[in-house]
Amino acid sequence: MRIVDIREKTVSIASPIANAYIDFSKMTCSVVAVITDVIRDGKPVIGYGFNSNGRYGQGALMRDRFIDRVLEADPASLVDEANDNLDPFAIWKALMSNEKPGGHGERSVAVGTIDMAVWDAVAKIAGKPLYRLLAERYRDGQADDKVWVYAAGGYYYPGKGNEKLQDEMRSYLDRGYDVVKMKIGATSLDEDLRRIEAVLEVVGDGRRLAVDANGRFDLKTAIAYARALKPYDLFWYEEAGDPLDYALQAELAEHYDGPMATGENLFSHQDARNLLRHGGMRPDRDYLQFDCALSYGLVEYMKTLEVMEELGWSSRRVVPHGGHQMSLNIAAGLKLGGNESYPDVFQPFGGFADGIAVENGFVALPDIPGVGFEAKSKLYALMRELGEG
Ligand SMILES: O=C([O-])CC(=O)C(=O)O
Ligand SMILES: [Mg+2]
Repeated sequence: MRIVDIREKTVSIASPIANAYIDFSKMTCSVVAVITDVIRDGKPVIGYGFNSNGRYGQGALMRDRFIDRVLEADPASLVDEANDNLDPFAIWKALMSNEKPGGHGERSVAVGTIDMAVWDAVAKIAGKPLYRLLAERYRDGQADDKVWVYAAGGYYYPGKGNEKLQDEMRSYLDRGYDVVKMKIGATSLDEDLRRIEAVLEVVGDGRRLAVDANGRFDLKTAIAYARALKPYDLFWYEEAGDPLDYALQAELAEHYDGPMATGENLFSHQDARNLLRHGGMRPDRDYLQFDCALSYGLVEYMKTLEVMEELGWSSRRVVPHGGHQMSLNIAAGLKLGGNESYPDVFQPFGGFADGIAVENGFVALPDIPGVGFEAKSKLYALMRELGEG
């Protein structure tokens, strides 16, 4: 059993949307295919992955060093004999050979994307949905049969007034979501409060609305927003300041009792540990948003979950960033608290399996081997072109 090829391509996920920090007019994403010599249903098993969104494609890093490390490794060293499968931990070790500690960043995205494709292949070789394989191997065998998801959107958009914002949020509720998220921080506080109030008219209750500042604020602005947001009793206040400014996050907690969320721009279990040690995050109410595709993949995510446990955090406090099916599998299989969803943006990567509707804020997963990409036809068409083309 061996990996015979790893292919990658960069695709555009450009759109006119903007958050408080960046616009997405030139946003790209890497897609990866891991081609094996294992035959299932008469065809070689191919695992697929992509790098979530927001950090651009990482094809150059993959081509420069990561792909060859796997292809040049002794194939026998990458096999999990006990399970008669590929060994994602050994493959991860090969990917990370000759990499110094620290230096997290774009490297963690390149590795995370390949790791996603490896796990897709492993679950396909085992003939099971990934969430079931994860629950069987690493938990009590019981995966959650549905996952809580919230609808993320509410971007700044040229010419988009509050009525359009309200229409967007209404359409998420119509599609079965219970909680929605909108961007803040790209305009004045007063203007953002008008936008928030417009959305609250639609969702009815602050507990159904999360806001995301995408790391835009200095401490003074973060606190000014905290004071203004407090009366709304929001679902969460996300990424107020720079993702690595743990002192800011800790100080902000002194000024904001409500739930806060951060972590999408942390890239390793060491980063996560620093956040939990120094960021003043509160295990009884705050949320962690680590995204495996941006942070060295699921092999690393398991270390992050161990760090959380050591520091007194339940895995149910994690609601990953990225709105992808990989995190949905991890949420169901390793018992996280939920997952982000992009019902409309970042297509065809956003959203989950075709034909599985969100109901009362929960979504089920398809019962097919792997991550489930084959059940999302527009995404699979793009992946298949890379893997089989
Ligand atoms: O706008 C983005 O970069 C995405 C983001 O922060 C989120 O989904 O939480
Ligand atoms: Mg965010």
